[in-house]
Amino acid sequence: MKLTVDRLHVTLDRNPILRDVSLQARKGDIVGLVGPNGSGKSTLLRTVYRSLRPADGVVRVGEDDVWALSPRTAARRTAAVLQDGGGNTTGLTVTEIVALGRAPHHGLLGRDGAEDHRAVADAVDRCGVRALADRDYASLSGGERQRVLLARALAQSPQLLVLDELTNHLDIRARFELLDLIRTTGITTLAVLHDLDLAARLCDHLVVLHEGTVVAAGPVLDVLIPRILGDVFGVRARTERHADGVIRITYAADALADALSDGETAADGPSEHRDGRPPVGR
Ligand SMILES: Nc1ncnc2c1ncn2[C@@H]1O[C@H](COP(=O)(O)OP(=O)(O)OP(=O)(O)O)[C@@H](O)[C@H]1O
Repeated sequence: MKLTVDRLHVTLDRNPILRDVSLQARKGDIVGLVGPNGSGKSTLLRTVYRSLRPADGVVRVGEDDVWALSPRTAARRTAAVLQDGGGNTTGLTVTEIVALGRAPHHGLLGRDGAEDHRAVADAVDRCGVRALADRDYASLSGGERQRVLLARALAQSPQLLVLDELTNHLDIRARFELLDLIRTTGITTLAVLHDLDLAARLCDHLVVLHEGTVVAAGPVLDVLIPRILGDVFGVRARTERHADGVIRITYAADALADALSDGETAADGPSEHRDGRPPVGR
């Protein structure tokens, strides 16, 4: 399902946190949300998965305003993997945690059926946590927990996946495995990523948030240009597609961009390679 965020304004404790934020993800797109600490990424995710009501603007999953849907219908459409983990997980095994993802699909009796068992088993296998299935969730390492939380989200059979720093506990191989897994699901995904190289590898499009507003949006090579890397992230760097097809960011030896003078661009050289797709965001 497509995701449309239209002119969103979010206020927390009377402070404007997001201002006039718009973005779109087409069905099956993976859109990366990047920006410095405190730029509003998590706040935007919370608004998208309906845990935070905006002061103004609308979030549509498919054609529907998420606040016009029942919580249950909204939960069938959108699954989130968040930084603060799994909610109340006391005493639960890995399988029980993953099975929680089926809750929005249960009937009034709340019993698991064959389809629920299938969805849980499939998610456990895809996320590589079969060997942990009977372990107490609390006993797992940070990286193992993240895999389990992704399995819970996939068991939910969502049409939109919202990920907040999914890879931050993962070793390098596990990062690549998880990125591959997300790609193969085909689920529309909005993912906050601090690692710009990973964002460039995973995402079809990026949206850059800075001080609560969208300052750039579009294909990776159009967005991670020296000016944005310098002005928003404060680093001197350039982004290129290498001969193997992978987009990589090269940071200058003196990577801190504080010394940039007016008109100077961080790390010389052109970086844009347009792929002809329409930009997202506004
Ligand atoms: N309840 C609140 N009241 C006032 N300000 C808040 C509240 N919650 C968050 N903020 C502020 O909103 C801003 C955006 O926070 P948010 O967590 O969305 O940023 P972020 O981009 O996800 O940051 P990070 O990369 O550090 O995780 C921050 O300046 C934060 O201090």
